[in-house]
Amino acid sequence: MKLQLALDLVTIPEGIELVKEVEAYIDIVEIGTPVVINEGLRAVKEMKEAFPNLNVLADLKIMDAGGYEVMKASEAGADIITVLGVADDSTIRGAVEEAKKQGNEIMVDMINVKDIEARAKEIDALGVDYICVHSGYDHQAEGKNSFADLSAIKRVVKHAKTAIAGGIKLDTLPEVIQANPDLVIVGGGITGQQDKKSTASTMQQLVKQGR
Ligand SMILES: O=C([C@H](O)CO)[C@H](O)[C@H](O)COP(=O)(O)O
Repeated sequence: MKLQLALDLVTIPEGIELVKEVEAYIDIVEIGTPVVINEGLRAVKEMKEAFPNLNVLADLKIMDAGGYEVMKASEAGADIITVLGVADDSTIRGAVEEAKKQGNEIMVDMINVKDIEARAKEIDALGVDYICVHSGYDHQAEGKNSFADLSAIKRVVKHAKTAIAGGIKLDTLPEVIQANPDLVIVGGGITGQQDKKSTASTMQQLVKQGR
C-alpha cells in the first residue's frame, strides 16, 4: 500500500517547500486540479525537476481528448495522469494508449460515477492502471465519503490497482486501510496540519502496515 500527497491549494513554491518537509514519507506527489488550473503543466515540470525520485501525478481529470492531454502531461514529466470515470470509453482508451507509449500510468477518478460497481468493471477491462474512488470537495461539504465505494470496487476490479481519495485524515485512515486499497491519497489531512512532517510520518507507518 502506498501514500500519495495531494497538493491543491498552494502555489508552485509553496508546494515545493511542503514536499521538502514530507518527501521521506510519501510515494507519489499529486499536482492537484486547482494547481494545474492556476499554474498550468509548469507545476508538474517544476515538481518533477525538484524531486526526480518521486512519482508525480498530474490530476488533470481528463474528460475528452485523452491521448492528447496525456501526451502534454507526459512531456511535462508526469508519471501518472488522471482521467474521469464518467468520460467516454474512447477517451479512456486514448489515454491508456498514449500512457503506454510514454511509459506512464493512468488513474481513473470515479468522482460522480453513479453505478460505481458496473462502471469499475467496464473501466478495469480498458487496461487502466488505477481506479480511484473519490469524494471531492463538494461531496465532502455534504458529509459524504467514499469508504463504501472502495469496498464496492474491490469486489469487481481484477486488474487495476485501487485507490481512495477525499477528506482522509489521521483518524479515518485506519478504517480506509482495513479495506486494503493499493493507494491512499491525502491532501488536507497532511497539508492542513500544523505538524505536517509528523502527520505524514504517522500516516506512512499506518499505510506500511497495510499490504
Ligand atoms: O482531487 C481532489 C479534489 O477534487 C480537489 O482538486 C483532491 O486532491 C482530493 O480530494 C484529495 O484531497 P483531500 O480531499 O483534501 O484529502
